[in-house]
Amino acid sequence: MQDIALSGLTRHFGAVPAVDGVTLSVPGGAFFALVGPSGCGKTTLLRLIAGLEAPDGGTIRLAGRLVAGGPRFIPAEERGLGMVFQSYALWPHMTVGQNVAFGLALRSMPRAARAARVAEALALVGLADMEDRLPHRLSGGQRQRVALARSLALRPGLILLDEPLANLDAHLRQTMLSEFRRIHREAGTTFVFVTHDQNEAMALADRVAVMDRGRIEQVAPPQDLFARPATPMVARFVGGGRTVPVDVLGRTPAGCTLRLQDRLLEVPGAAATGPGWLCLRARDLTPAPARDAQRLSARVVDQRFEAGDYVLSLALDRVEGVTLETTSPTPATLGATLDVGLRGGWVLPRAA
Ligand SMILES: Nc1ncnc2c1ncn2[C@@H]1O[C@H](COP(=O)(O)OP(=O)(O)OP(=O)(O)O)[C@@H](O)[C@H]1O
Repeated sequence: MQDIALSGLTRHFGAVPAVDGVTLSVPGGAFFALVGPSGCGKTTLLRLIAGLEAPDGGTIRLAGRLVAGGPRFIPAEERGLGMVFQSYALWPHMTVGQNVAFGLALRSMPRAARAARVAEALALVGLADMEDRLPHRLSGGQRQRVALARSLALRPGLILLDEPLANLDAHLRQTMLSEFRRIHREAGTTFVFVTHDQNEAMALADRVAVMDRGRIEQVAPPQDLFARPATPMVARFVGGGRTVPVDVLGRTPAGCTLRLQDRLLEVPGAAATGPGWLCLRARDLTPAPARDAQRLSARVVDQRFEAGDYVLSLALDRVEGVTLETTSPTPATLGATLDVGLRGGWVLPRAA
């Protein structure tokens, strides 16, 4: 179980700061996800940790050992970590067993010990009976497991995974999510993975770092990213959130009092008096009885049927350019004005 400590880590490509002063610690044994919009720098950050890129500045420590920083640069193969890529990179002419043993062979391990390691790793990923198969006779999910077994066989303290589930269809991906959780638990190794799919990150990881433009916006357990986004970017990126400009009038023990559509609302949050963002997701809103004090007035601009409910797109009255969503068991009339109740949300300060 290796912990990772990054300090002031920077990597430019020409004028582009792909990773821009990242300071981050990942505890040993964590299942840690890096997420963010395309081009935010998550793959570059993973490659820096791996030793496939050298930083321009800052330091990387793995289990306390300085592997990059100043003149020091320990190459990937000497960092004692495993890597799993979305391409799997299996040797087509080698059996499953030989593929898994390949890394061990390089370490010139005695034959019997190597065979035991291969068997152990294949059992861990649920492929104990497939040792003699060739990769082309495996499903995508099974190939993915072989790639993981190849890393696990080395018993590294840290495994880095680049979009590990990206090549699987939706059904298989669902199965592999729970398999990955089980394998992580049983292996007791630190897993750090990059994904563009935030649902995947939330389902797998116990901590998630959200990146934007080379910087870390927030590091938190998935539940906290949802309930208490630290920045407007996180509020918008996670769970299809929307941000509505509001005036924060004051603090209450439960959060903030704010004004929106000439109504006074009380919403959890920690913003000071002044301009604020009200961060909302579909589940924070509900078609409400008209007398509900915590309500907003909105016009139905679109609706779709999804997973047994109607998802309504709502344009808030007197707020330009913000469309919110809520779910309703019954359809609404397009163009109709509705009162929607506020059942949650989070308030952040807004730069004036
Ligand atoms: N080898 C490279 N040469 C030049 N620019 C690069 C290189 N690798 C990455 N970049 C740039 O650095 C920035 C971050 O790229 P990176 O691949 O780390 O982002 P990402 O978050 O993983 O994106 P995606 O989700 O699209 O894979 C981008 O602007 C990208 O164009």
